[in-house]
Amino acid sequence: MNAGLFDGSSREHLSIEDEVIAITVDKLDLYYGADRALKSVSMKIPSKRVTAFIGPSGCGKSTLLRCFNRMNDLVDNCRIEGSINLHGENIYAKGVDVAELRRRIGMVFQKPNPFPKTIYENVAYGLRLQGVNDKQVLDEVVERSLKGVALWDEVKDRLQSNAFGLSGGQQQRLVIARAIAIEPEVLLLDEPTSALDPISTAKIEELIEELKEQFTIIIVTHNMQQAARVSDFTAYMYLGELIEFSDTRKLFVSPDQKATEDYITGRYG
Ligand SMILES: Nc1ncnc2c1ncn2[C@@H]1O[C@H](COP(=O)(O)OP(=O)(O)OP(=O)(O)O)[C@@H](O)[C@H]1O
Repeated sequence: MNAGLFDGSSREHLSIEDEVIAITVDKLDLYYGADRALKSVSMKIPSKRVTAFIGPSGCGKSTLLRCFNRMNDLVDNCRIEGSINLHGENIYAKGVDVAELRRRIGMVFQKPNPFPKTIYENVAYGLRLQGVNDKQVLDEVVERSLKGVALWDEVKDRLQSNAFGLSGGQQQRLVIARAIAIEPEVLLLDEPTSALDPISTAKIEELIEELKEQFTIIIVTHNMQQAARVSDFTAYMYLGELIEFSDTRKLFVSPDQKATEDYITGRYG
């Protein structure tokens, strides 16, 4: 038992069986050369919920996350077997438009990575790539996206300033605004707060809670308290295997697997 980590006692109990499923992972194996980094991983990711991936360093959390928008395609010697379906379509099928897939599945990294452009152009970037140049449309999307990440009031008077002038926490919210501006279906967050101070972290966590009304969110975090705070479902991974996947409350309060309990109570390692 580890009720201490989980203070969301008022949160509803969820069952994956009752959820609309956004992504289905089926017997996924991933190899880096001869090394098998993911081992027959199967899981269902619910739509418009927050799913957290936790587990010790090197267990494959980021590797699995990167499979969802085929970022691993960019890694030499990386090979996958099995399938990943996004709303029923295999994203690894022949002929899939990877650029379009990445439009539908946005990603935010550990270190904020704004482009060397103005705040406005960072948010407008994805739309401009799609050929949208109508100023009124762009203005509306920029404002809506910046409001969506609670950054509008802080930057509305300096939209034409360089994004590098923002603080780290503001930059991370800007990057999330850039990701949501093109209305993806899924947002992948790879340790989005690990480079941030506690106040910025709290802001991003609040934001995640709000964004899940619109987007399916998957977050990799090495911070178990964060997983307990922000996620609805949690996957515990170890050495490339999915050990347990369940409602976050259950996983933290009464996990089925002894290995999960050892990890969340700090007895691992
Ligand atoms: N590009 C790569 N080439 C070869 N091996 C890799 C590559 N990326 C990751 N790996 C290996 O795959 C395994 C899983 O790594 P991954 O980064 O997915 O783990 P993680 O759980 O996200 O770890 P961390 O919490 O430390 O970020 C590790 O053994 C790692 O060394």
